[in-house]
Order: sequence, then C-alpha cells, then structure tokens
Amino acid sequence: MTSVLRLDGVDRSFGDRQVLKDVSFDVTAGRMTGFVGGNGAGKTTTMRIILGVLAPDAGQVTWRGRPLAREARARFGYMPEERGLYPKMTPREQVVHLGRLYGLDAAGARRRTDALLERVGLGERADDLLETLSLGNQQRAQIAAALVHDPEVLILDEPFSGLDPLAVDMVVAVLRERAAAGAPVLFSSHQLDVVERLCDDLVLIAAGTIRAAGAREELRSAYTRPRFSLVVDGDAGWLRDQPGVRLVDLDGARAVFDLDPPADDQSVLRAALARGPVRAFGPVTPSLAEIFREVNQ
Ligand SMILES: Nc1ncnc2c1ncn2[C@@H]1O[C@H](COP(=O)(O)OP(=O)(O)OP(=O)(O)O)[C@@H](O)[C@H]1O
Repeated sequence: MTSVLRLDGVDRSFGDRQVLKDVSFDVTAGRMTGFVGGNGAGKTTTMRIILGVLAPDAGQVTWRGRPLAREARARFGYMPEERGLYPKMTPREQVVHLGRLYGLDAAGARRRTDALLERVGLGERADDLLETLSLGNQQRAQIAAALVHDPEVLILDEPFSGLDPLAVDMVVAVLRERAAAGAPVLFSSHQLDVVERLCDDLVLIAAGTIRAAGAREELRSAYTRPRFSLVVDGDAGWLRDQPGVRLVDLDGARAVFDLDPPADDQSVLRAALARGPVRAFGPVTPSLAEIFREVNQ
C-alpha cells in the first residue's frame, strides 16, 4: 500500500488559538480514508491546508514524496463544507462550467457532465435551476462537480450530510468506484455508521490532535477488549458472582461483560448452560462510535 498524500507535523493557529497540533497522517492510493472528529476538532482546517486554501504555520503536506505544488492540486477534486454552486445555474451548466475551468474542452466537459449527472441520479433534473432542487439533489450536483475533471485524489468535507439513505448508498458506490480506480479518497463525516461501512482507513482527530490513525480493522482490534455478550432465558444477574467477570451492562436476560484473566469465555459459557438455555454468546467488537468516544475522553 502506497501512501501518496502525507501530512507531516502540521500546526495551525487562528490568532492565539492553536487549532491543529502536530497533525500527521497518510492517505493511501486506492483506499477510502474516513476523517472523523467532533465539532471544531479541526477537520475542515486540515482539508483546507491540504487544498492549499490555508497555509500551515509549521509542517508540510507532501504528494508522492514532494511538497504539494499548485499543479498537483489542480488534479484534486474537492467538495468544500460550504457548498459553492451558483443557485441560478442548472446542474448541467454548473458542472460543464467547472469542467471547462479545469481545462476540459467543450465537448469533453459536456460528455463527462452528462455521464456524471446520470450516475448521481440527477439526469432528469439536469436542466432545472439549482435553487429549485432539494438540498439532497444539490448535494448530488456537488458530487458531480467534484468529479468532473476525473481527479487523482478526492477530498470531501461531509459528503453525506443532507443525503437520504438511498442517496448515501449511491454516493458510497461512486466513491468506491473512484477508489477502486486508484484515487485516494479522504472524506470527513459525522455519520459514524457510514464511515464504519465505507472507509478502509481511519483518522480520528480531537481538539486539533490526531488520536488514532490506521486501517479500520487494526484500530478496531487495538480497541477490542476481551468483551463478550450473553443472552439467556432467565435473569443473567448471577454473572456478578462469577470470578473474573466484570459486568459492563446488564439488562435482565442480556449481559455485556469484560473478562479478567484467568477467567475465560468457555468457562462462563459452561456456567450459563448449566443454568439453562443460552440464546446468544459471543465476543463484542467495538463500534466506531465507541472508539470515537474513547479517544475523545
Ligand atoms: N478562519 C478562522 N478563524 C478563526 N477560527 C477558525 C477559523 N476557521 C476555523 N476556526 C476554528 O478552528 C477550530 C477548528 O475548526 P474546523 O472547522 O477545522 O473544525 P471541524 O472539525 O471541521 O468542525 P465541524 O465538524 O464542526 O465542521 C474551530 O474552533 C473553529 O472555530
């Protein structure tokens, strides 16, 4: 796996407030990287530094091992948090216009626009004024706009906000196609369930500091404790008296617990079976939401 975009020791302050502190992470070719953090954590600021809209106070952004230059940035696709479409234009005019700005010829821009608008499900609304479209449809147009020049990298600030579940699935599919074609995709989102489903790699930021970064599964296993869940028929309260069992949650017949050595899962399962039927038993993998809460503590 090749890291193509790298941030190295990036600091940034606004006035006397430092909002990014030693931010370093990699974005890898062909992978989707989810950039996750609470409100004001520094995601947009980081993305704007990657795009060259803001300069870092210290540190650098490198692209394929070299400081990121203007020409390389022209091949980036960016979807800013504050969406920037012209309300009096139609999606078709808007996307063709952006394609031309990126250097496509008129016929190429039109061809690409038609294909993209169809792909994002806006084919039938392509000639309506943007201001008459629902927010979700405007968002679809934004996504087409970010893709019109067939960018080498995609940097997307909250690409799923305002989308209904079907539209989320559509955008997920489009982004996956881009990643499979080799383009690294960095996207921020508050929708942790979507991030969990979509990303290959994760970068977790809190208060301007990177708290965790790496492959999703590695992060998950790093945060996995020997935690189990058990569902029985009766009351699972007897678990309180099992040596080595630390109850995390008990709700009648359902229990979630951690095990301290030397207790092991099989002995707990045997103890449960000795008391009656066991309906479910297994290890609990932490959700991204739980990991997120933990790194924000
Ligand atoms: N131009 C600016 N001037 C002053 N402060 C700023 C500026 N831009 C951002 N900030 C501050 O920097 C911090 C990080 O903001 P940023 O927009 O990067 O966070 P974020 O993670 O994108 O948040 P959200 O998820 O709420 O969009 C915030 O406290 C914000 O108020």
